[in-house]
Amino acid sequence: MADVEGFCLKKVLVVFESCLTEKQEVLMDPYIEGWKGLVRFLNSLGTIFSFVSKDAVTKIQIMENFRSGGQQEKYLTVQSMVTYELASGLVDLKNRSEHPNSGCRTILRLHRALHWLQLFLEALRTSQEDSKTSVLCTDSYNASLANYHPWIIRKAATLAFCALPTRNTFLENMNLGSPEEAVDMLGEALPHICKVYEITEALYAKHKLLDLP
Ligand SMILES: CCCCCCCC/C=C\CCCCCCCC(=O)N[C@@H](COP(=O)(O)O)[C@H](O)/C=C/CCCCCCCCCCCCC
Repeated sequence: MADVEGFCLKKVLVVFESCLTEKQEVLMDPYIEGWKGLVRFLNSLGTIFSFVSKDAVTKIQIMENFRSGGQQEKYLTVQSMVTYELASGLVDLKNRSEHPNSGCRTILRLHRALHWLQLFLEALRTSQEDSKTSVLCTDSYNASLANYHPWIIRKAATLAFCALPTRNTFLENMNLGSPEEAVDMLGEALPHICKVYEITEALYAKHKLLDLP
């Protein structure tokens, strides 16, 4: 496994806690920041995951551009983005054509990946010491993101998962202390990730945005 010295996953996971406002809205900046931290960790797992991190970086970049562009205040939260893009006709609802990279469809892709992350971290947290990380990752992927990916991506992803280190090495590389301490930290962080996921899911369901092309 590549060197992950200086990297602390706790900081990354805690960022998701700061995504939620008092009104239970999802702030875009910490959401993007959380994904950037996860991609840093992913890059440390080796070049075999480059195709995944490239796609995540492209999506992060799209959202960063919205946050620094002329309509940046409309992208302050996921809620304000949905309201703005729908009211302005900026979302391709049926086919990807005029607005191929809307904020709504880009966040939807990251949102689906957040579901995978949630399942994977929960599996890591609750699994036995001798469980295979590759199996935990494949199962979490098949129960979430894989449903939206074509065969070739599913194949590449499941092949890459075989390169994942053992559960304890993986937990140690998260720099959260011993594997037991890492498991405790996951238990603390996961509810915040779940909450962000649930709020976004309910928002997208309400606006019928869960199948954006
Ligand atoms: C305690 C451990 C922490 C785990 C840290 C995991 C770090 C994960 C970091 C990033 C996750 C990747 C996010 C991937 C976003 C994928 C979005 C997506 O579905 N894109 C596809 C659809 O996009 P459009 O074509 O519609 O624009 C796109 O086709 C995908 C291409 C690349 C392949 C994506 C495979 C996803 C596998 C996710 C598992 C990552 C493996 C991590 C291993 C720990």
